[in-house]
Amino acid sequence: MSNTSTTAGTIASSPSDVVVRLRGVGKTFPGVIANHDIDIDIRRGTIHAIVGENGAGKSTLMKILYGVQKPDSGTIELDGLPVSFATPSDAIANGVGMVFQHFMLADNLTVLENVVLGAEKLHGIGDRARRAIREISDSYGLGVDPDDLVANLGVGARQRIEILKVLYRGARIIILDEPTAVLVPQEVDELFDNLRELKAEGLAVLFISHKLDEVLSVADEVTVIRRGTTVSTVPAGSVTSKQLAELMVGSELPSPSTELSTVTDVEVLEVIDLGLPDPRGGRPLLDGISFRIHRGEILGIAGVEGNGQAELVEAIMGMRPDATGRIELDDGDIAGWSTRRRREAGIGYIPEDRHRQGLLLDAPLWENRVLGHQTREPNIAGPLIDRRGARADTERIVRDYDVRTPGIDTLARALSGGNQQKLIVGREMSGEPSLLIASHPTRGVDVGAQAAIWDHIKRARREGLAVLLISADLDELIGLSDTIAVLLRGRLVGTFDPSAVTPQELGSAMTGATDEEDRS
Ligand SMILES: Nc1ncnc2c1ncn2[C@@H]1O[C@H](COP(=O)(O)OP(=O)(O)OP(=O)(O)O)[C@@H](O)[C@H]1O
Repeated sequence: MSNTSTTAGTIASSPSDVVVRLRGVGKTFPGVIANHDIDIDIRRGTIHAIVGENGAGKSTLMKILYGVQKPDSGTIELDGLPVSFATPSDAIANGVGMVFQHFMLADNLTVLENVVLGAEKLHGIGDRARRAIREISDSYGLGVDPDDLVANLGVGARQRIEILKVLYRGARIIILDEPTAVLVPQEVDELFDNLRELKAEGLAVLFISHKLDEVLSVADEVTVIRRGTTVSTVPAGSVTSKQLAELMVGSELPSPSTELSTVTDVEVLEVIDLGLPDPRGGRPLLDGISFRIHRGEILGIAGVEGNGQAELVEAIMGMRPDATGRIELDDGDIAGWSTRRRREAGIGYIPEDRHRQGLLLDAPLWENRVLGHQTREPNIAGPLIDRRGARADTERIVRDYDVRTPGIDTLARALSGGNQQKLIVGREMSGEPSLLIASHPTRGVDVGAQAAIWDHIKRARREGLAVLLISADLDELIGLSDTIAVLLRGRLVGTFDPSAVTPQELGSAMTGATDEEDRS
């Protein structure tokens, strides 16, 4: 098979052609059957979605198809011929490409340099490569300029470069892992237009998503995975998102309940004129940020990733010593306090990056329960760690938050992404915090678990919890928040009433496309 960028365009497109056929695919990890008896047909010229609960086995299956994991059983055929991939390079050489959720681009390089890195043999590193990139960008409507510096590009553009990278390497089957999780609605629409272009050119697009409405709007076929195996593949036009969710869990889901406001006038957090200089001398990372959150109130922060959300959270948590301004918790200025003291004062913290800040991946779940909470009950008895107390409370979290795991001695690394997240949320909600700083609390969790986490947060809010909610999921922001503020280039640029705003309006404010000052 050729590795040139034009391969895709020459494929004879017939919607009934099966390009990938998986039969009886299985994969077992110690103590866990991640996949068994997987049967899927992927047709060329179609968009095929994979849905399923956290831990159902979606990522494992994609990793098998991309050569990252080796299956224990079953067969994979490409165009009717059996294949076996020992590494991703094998998969790429056979026309299978993957776009991961965390982009792997070097900021300080141009688009061209990023694309040709590791693929210099195809079209060199100069004008021939530049022409090939332009050609691919034009034929799929990607709007990518090879000479742009990646550092200057937003999330949507970076994703298009990742897609271009796999096309450049000759991919005819493109796997995307939760591609919309980091995008605003306008970017989601653009991505879906791009995916439709790929399909029109005869490629097969395979993507994992937890957002069932999106799945139904763009996919041709949807495969549901439950407890490691394929339960059905249905045409997207033949099901509702509720029916899909029920296929995922194997039973009927309860309907969400509506909530009355629980906002009080007792202030929990007041941030006054918070600022953070850019260490490289550019525009401040945070500038003049002021807001209040009361008992029983959720303040949602909307924004395109990279507009100061991470810095805002880190400043409030005491991880940015150069932050200026005041941060008052229950009337006391905590601006000079350590992170640990802030946590002890009653702040729960769900970090954005669960691998870097939320978990010790090589420690068992119960030790992760203690992490960051080692000075508080039920984890201590006198000056010592109370193993029994910590273990019992980990069992409670596993039960209450439905963390799917063989046991609390399992290493955090072995949990699926969504189940890792449930463990962190459970830990940070324990000990009755007065303030919860929640960065993307349900990113990567399935619809059922998302509803359960929302219920936990709402219940705690009724009992007086104040929440600062940062999320890229606008439905989550609108559904949970009492007020939504938009963060753009380090400044709060407007506040919105969630009961009156649409995701499109929020998306426009987030990208600076409107100049509304205050709509609440
Ligand atoms: N490297 C590993 N070692 C041990 N167990 C693993 C490993 N990778 C995955 N598993 C287990 O395999 C099962 C399937 O996990 P997988 O990541 O494929 O699920 P998923 O459907 O992608 O979930 P999520 O939606 O939460 O990302 C889970 O029980 C998980 O704990």
